[in-house]
Amino acid sequence: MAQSVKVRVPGTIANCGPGFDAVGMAGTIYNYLELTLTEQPGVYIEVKGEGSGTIPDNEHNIAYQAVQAVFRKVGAEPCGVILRMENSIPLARGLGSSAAAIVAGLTAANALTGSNLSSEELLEMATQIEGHPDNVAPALFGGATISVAELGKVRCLRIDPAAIFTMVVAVPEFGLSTKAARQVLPKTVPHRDAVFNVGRAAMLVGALCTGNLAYLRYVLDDRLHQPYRQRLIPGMQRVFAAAVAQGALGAVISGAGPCLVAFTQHAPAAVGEAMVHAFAENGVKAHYLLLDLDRSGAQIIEEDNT
Ligand SMILES: Nc1ncnc2c1ncn2[C@@H]1O[C@H](COP(=O)(O)OP(=O)(O)OP(=O)(O)O)[C@@H](O)[C@H]1O
Ligand SMILES: N[C@@H](CCO)C(=O)O
Repeated sequence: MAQSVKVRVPGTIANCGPGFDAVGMAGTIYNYLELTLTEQPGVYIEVKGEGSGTIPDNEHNIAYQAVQAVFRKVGAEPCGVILRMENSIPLARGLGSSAAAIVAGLTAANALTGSNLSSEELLEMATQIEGHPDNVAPALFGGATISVAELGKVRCLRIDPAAIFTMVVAVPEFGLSTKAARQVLPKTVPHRDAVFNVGRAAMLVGALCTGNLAYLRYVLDDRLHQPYRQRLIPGMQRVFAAAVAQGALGAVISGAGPCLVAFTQHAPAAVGEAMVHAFAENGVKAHYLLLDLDRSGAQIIEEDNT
């Protein structure tokens, strides 16, 4: 049995506009987690990169909690663990940092305990910890995913979009926790708003499957979360408009925000610069990232059996 394993997990763009809590895509930005089992009990956590100095280095760490969830599920003997993380995914920005941490912990612990859990079981455990499946599914499987959850069961369909595009992510300097961004959502929505989203979410998936990305121009709008979150993200509509003016197919909130992401097949750098400029005009400092679709999901990149 391996004593140490290192995994790589992508960041994610959840919701993708109308697919609230269901649709997600993996992007080419990665966190790395090395898990080592020790005979001496206890937990040692080291964080480099994003979240260094703020991510808990004790039992409150969600990657550690994910590791423990696997140990409990497979009945592994209690032992000590060392977690070493190198993070590139910014925290609380809407790029799935918590999902990546959970998926990394689950994947690493599953590998170290004999890979007894299926990817479906890992998805269900990840969803239970995260609360919704739309980030954890693409973090696990890569590509674009559509997930539905009910009574603890999670069904996920992974698709490889039939066209190439770039996700231009404008990353504001301020953070926004998913918890806070969910608190502004209403408990109920008008029926017409639900209808508005159903058609667009369906056409979004159809556009990705067929590669007919021109349809993205009509389907990225949303009435279930973006209008309510707009007040938390100064200049949101102007940033969307700036991206489209530079040729992007459309733009949405990434996950729970505050990152905004534009989908484009042309001039991604110009789109990114326009988005950052529009944020600046609204008093928000930001930078941009150019992400491709990650098609691999969580990967074990090193195993040490000595
Ligand atoms: N590598 C990590 N290890 C442990 N905990 C982490 C790690 N990365 C993020 N977290 C925890 O997750 C929190 C951020 O999660 P949150 O759901 O608010 O935002 P997000 O996952 O970055 O964005 P979104 O869910 O909108 O995509 C951090 O404050 C931290 O507590
Ligand atoms: N679907 C989630 C994604 C963030 O985790 C939300 O928008 O709250």
